[in-house]
Amino acid sequence: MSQTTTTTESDAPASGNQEPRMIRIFDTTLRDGEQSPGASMNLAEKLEVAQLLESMGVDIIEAGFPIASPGDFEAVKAIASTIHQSTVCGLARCSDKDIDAAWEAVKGARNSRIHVFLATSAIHREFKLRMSTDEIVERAVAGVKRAKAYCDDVEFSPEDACRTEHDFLCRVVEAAIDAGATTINVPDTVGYATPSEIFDRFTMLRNRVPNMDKAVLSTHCHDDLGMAVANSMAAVAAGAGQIECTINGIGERAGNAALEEVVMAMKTRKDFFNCTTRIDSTRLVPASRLVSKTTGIQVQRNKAIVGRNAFAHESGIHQDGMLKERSTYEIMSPEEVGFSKTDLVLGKHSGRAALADRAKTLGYTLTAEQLNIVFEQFKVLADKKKEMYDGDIVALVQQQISGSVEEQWSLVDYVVSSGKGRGPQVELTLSNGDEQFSEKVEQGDGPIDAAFWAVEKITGVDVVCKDFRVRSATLGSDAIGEVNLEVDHKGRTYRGVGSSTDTVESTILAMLNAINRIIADRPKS
Ligand SMILES: CC(=O)SCCNC(=O)CCNC(=O)[C@H](O)C(C)(C)COP(=O)(O)OP(=O)(O)OC[C@H]1O[C@@H](n2cnc3c(N)ncnc32)[C@H](O)[C@@H]1OP(=O)(O)O
Ligand SMILES: CC(C)C(=O)C(=O)O
Repeated sequence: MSQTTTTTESDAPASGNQEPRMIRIFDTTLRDGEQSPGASMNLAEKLEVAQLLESMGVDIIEAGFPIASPGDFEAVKAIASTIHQSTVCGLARCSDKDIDAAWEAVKGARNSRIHVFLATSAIHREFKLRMSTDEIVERAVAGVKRAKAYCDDVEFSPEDACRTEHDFLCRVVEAAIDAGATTINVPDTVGYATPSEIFDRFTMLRNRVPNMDKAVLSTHCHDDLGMAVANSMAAVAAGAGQIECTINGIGERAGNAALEEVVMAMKTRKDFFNCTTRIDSTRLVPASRLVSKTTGIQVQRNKAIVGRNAFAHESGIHQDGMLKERSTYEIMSPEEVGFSKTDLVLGKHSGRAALADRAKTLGYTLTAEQLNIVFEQFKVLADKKKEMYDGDIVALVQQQISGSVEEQWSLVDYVVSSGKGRGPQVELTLSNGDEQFSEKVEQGDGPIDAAFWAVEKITGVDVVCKDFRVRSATLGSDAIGEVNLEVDHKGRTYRGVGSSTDTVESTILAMLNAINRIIADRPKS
């Protein structure tokens, strides 16, 4: 016979002057989470997830619904024999064969729990179960008693509790506790309730069910209206001592309350909830990544706590604030949840402070003047690209540093066309001082070759190309192409660098960079 903690330390309502209440985290990633379409996990994957859940401090792992399939049964059994710290729980309907299978599967665990459920709402009673209220109470009591004969730790869930009439819900809950249930879970099965309704319902149960203090009150919220986490926290504020949740919030339909969000809500707003958990929050990101990899369900970038953008700042005003004092825009630290650091993402909304900071990290200290020039080019490039990578910054800064020769010739505009069976055509306009010069060139092996000819024709500087390299300076399909070239002019070698999201433009810029060097090298008359 196994036991989990049965103290009721978590049942008292939150109060500013009391010790923080310990809230039990009941993870159902492997049961309700696996009910997400397409999220099925094999035995090895479930074991890996269970081990991670245990190592991060989850109190109860709902490992599966053993009657569902032989595979589910074997997985729960294997988890039960592997997990030693967390309680291992198996789900069962109020039916003998379900409860027997659940016990067979979880009995090998050091701490086992059987979770029996039966819907109580009028809709479920009438249309799904086709049972009267008396039959529901009878079946619930019989289910809890059968489970209790196997295991001290029995959880009972009146499914669809949040749409159940108050009087009837109180009646079922009281009967289930009398029959031996040690945890009463009050699910918002269809994600219909609002936070204030949840608060009132939990308060009502605490006030009206006479034996409520003999069981831990638990919350299990679905996210159909996007309120699962808010509802779970409202339940905690009303005295719930256990939260049922899943990693990344996966689960039936729109999913369940996300474990990482409820844990961090309690940690970050301890001042408000006065609650704590046993979860090692630095494992939240690794857990999120493992579950995402295992189920194939990607985490949205803006997902709270574990999404890629959760600690990423792109706006200049925010980045400036962050560089001055991180608490201006961060209420948690990325390290606290398992990210290595805050990400100041450079993009079209960034400002000089963040650009200078990144350049410095990349090894370049820019003068105020250089920074202004790079910043202008950065904004032009950022308008073309979705994201700026370090390579983009290096390319821009290098161009500024190596391009600090006086610019005689600069690019105004170009139009290029080429195609199968058609020679390349380049129309190029360059400026020199206040004047502009245009040429149309229809020669060369391709558009890049034609661009070379056009630059030579306008500037009147003949060069022989000795080396020409294009490399992707950045990642992504909108990456910068950097052209590095070496040209020979009258027996001397000159280098040119140009970068743009368009390779022809990079080539023209690199050519002009080399030609401006050649001109700068000429003896002044
Ligand atoms: C809110 C929740 O998330 S509950 C958990 C939901 N998860 C799952 O259903 C996943 C696993 N389920 C399964 O593999 C299958 O549904 C099984 C093996 C459990 C049952 O399969 P079947 O025997 O073919 O039944 P089926 O799924 O078609 O219908 C469910 C039956 O259980 C009954 N039932 C539903 N809930 C309960 C309950 N808590 N206690 C007793 N009976 C119940 C239904 O009334 C229905 O009975 P009926 O066939 O007499 O009308
Ligand atoms: C089995 C119960 C707890 C459930 O998953 C629900 O009601 O959503």
